[in-house]
Order: sequence, then C-alpha cells, then structure tokens
Amino acid sequence: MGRLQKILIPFLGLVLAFCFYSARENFKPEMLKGKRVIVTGASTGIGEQMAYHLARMGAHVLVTARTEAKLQKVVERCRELGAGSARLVSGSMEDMAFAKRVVEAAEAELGGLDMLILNHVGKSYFSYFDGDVRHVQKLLDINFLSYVAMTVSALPMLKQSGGSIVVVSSMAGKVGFPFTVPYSATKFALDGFFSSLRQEFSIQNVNVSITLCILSFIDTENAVRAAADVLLMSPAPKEECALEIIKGGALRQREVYYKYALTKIPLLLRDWAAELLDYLVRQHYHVERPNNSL
Ligand SMILES: NC(=O)C1=CN([C@@H]2O[C@H](COP(=O)(O)OP(=O)(O)OC[C@H]3O[C@@H](n4cnc5c(N)ncnc54)[C@H](OP(=O)(O)O)[C@@H]3O)[C@@H](O)[C@H]2O)C=CC1
Ligand SMILES: CC(C)CCC[C@@H](C)[C@H]1CC[C@H]2[C@@H]3C(=O)C=C4C[C@@H](O)CC[C@]4(C)[C@H]3CC[C@]12C
Repeated sequence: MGRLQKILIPFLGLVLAFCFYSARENFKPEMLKGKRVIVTGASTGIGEQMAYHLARMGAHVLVTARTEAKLQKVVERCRELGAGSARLVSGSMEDMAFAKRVVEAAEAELGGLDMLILNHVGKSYFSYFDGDVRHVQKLLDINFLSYVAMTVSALPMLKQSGGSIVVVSSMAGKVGFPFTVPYSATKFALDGFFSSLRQEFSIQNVNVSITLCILSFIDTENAVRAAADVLLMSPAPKEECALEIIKGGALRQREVYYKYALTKIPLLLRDWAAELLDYLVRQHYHVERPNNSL
C-alpha cells in the first residue's frame, strides 16, 4: 500500500500538472473585433483567406502585396464581409524601405497595431537546386529580411498594444525537403530569428507574442501549380488553414501545426529517427528516374 501511494501520488501530481498546463483559453471570433491587423501577401492564397476571416470577425485590416488590382478586390470583399475597415498598401518586399512604409501606414491610418501577420513569399522554383546564388539572396530578402524589417518597425506599436506577431512558415522550415532548397533556407532562418527573439521577450517581460506557423501542403493556386504533379499527397484547404493561423495568433500560441498529423507527428521523428523521416518524405515524391544516359 505504502509503495502504491508513493507511485500514485506523484503520478496524480503529474496528471494534474499536465491538465493545468494544457488548459488553453478557447478561441472566440470576438477576440479579433476592432483589432488592427496587417496581413502581408494578402492578394492571393492563404493571406487572402486570412483577410476574409479577419473581416468577418470585424477587424480593421491592412493588406499588402505587389499587385494593386488584386488587393483592391480583396479590400472590397473585406468591406462586404463586415471588416471594421479595410485598406491596402501595394509594393514589393524586396525593398526594406517598403516594408517599413507598410507599418508606418498602419500607424498613420489605424493609430496603432494589434497583430502583424507575416505571410508573403517571393516566387521560387520547385525543382533541384540550380546553383543560382543571387536567387537565394533575393529570396532571403523577401522571405526573411523584410519580416525582420517589419518586426523592427512594428515593435513599438505592438509593445503598446500587447500585440502579436504571426510568422507563416512551413514544414520546409523545420525539415529538409527535396526541391525547396532556397525556400527552405529562408524558412529555417525565420525559426532562428523569431524563436531567439521570443526568448528575449520573455527575459525582458515584453508582452508581445510570437506564433510560428508550421504548415504542410496547402491547396493555393501557386503551390498546386508548382508541386501537385510531384507530390504524392493531397493539399489541405487554404480556408481552414487561414483560420487555424488566426486562432493560434489570437491565443498567443508559440507554434501552430497545420495539418497536425502531417506536421507535429513527423516532427517527433526528426530528432530521433532523422534518416527514417528523410526516407518517408522521399516516398511522398514522384521523381522521374535519373537520366543515366551519360
Ligand atoms: N501553399 C503551401 O503549400 C504552403 C505555404 N506555406 C506558406 O504560407 C504562406 C502563404 O503561401 P501561399 O498562400 O501558398 O502563397 P501564394 O503564392 O498564394 O501568395 C504569395 C503572396 O505573396 C505576395 N508576394 C509575392 N512576391 C512578393 C514580393 N516581392 N513582395 C510582396 N509580396 C509578394 C503575392 O502577391 P503579389 O504577387 O501580388 O506580390 C501573394 O499575395 C507562405 O509564407 C508560404 O511559405 C507553407 C507551407 C505550405
Ligand atoms: C511528412 C511529410 C510526408 C510531409 C511532407 C510535406 C512537404 C512535402 C510539404 C511541406 C511544405 C511544402 C512546401 C511549402 O512549404 C511551400 C511551397 C511553395 C509553393 O509555391 C510550392 C510548393 C511548396 C514548395 C510546398 C511543397 C510541399 C512541401 C515541401
């Protein structure tokens, strides 16, 4: 009996600690009502869908991307869906001065910022690494450095509002995949930067949350066009993906995994059975037989 108690009491303690730790606040769409949100890369894909969800929730949205005509349509639709307000700033994230201008527009027109959703990605290729170093550099500017520049500019406003930074990354930012060499480098960089910054915020009591989103294959037009012929898996819906990202940001979660089974579970293998994970990943690729005719 004595021995049983010795085991049972610590065990119950562990169960209670686990329940307490995992008792998360529930998401409610009202959490976003009246919030001032920037969504980058919002002219298409997941970013566009995030703008629509935020609009339905009554947020003030500022969308940005290069193509003004598409953004104009997104803004119109956001207004129809009930956004507190909707506006756009168009330009390219290759230019860090532009990244800063977007944040300044939020300050001037919204009077502050509650959530910064960093989502845009520059065009790349889904194929073997071609050795083009300039392309890697350009992609690092767009996919990584502009995220840093926007964060730096937005930080004073986010500190004031106790706001959130949401960084849209990928399984390719946690694990090496074939055909995503330059892209993957930019996404790994985001993890390094934002996970370190989160630690510093914690030490300095900075009340700004950082949510890193680890996504699997999503059915956006560009992704399907680039990869559907090669990947032996079906893409997940962009609408649901967009909602999960917003929920994670609003709940100030450290990371979002979507789809859970295709991200969180394979990641459990990463540190313990890396070769097995690499092998399983390759099984999901339909790669033409290498040309042996040399
Ligand atoms: N779809 C997928 O399978 C996956 C996507 N992700 C991540 O999700 C996020 C969204 O992906 P997805 O919706 O598929 O992407 P899309 O290709 O559909 O959209 C990319 C967005 O970025 C904008 N953009 C492109 N180049 C620039 C630039 N130079 N300056 C400013 N904006 C630019 C595009 O607009 P415009 O051309 O008008 O500038 C567009 O709005 C990305 O961070 C991506 O890495 C992660 C895992 C899987
Ligand atoms: C456990 C595994 C089976 C899961 C494998 C998931 C792999 C195959 C998933 C995870 C992340 C995915 C890529 C991604 O992040 C974004 C893009 C950009 C887009 O324009 C072209 C497609 C591309 C390269 C996706 C291709 C498929 C990737 C590598």
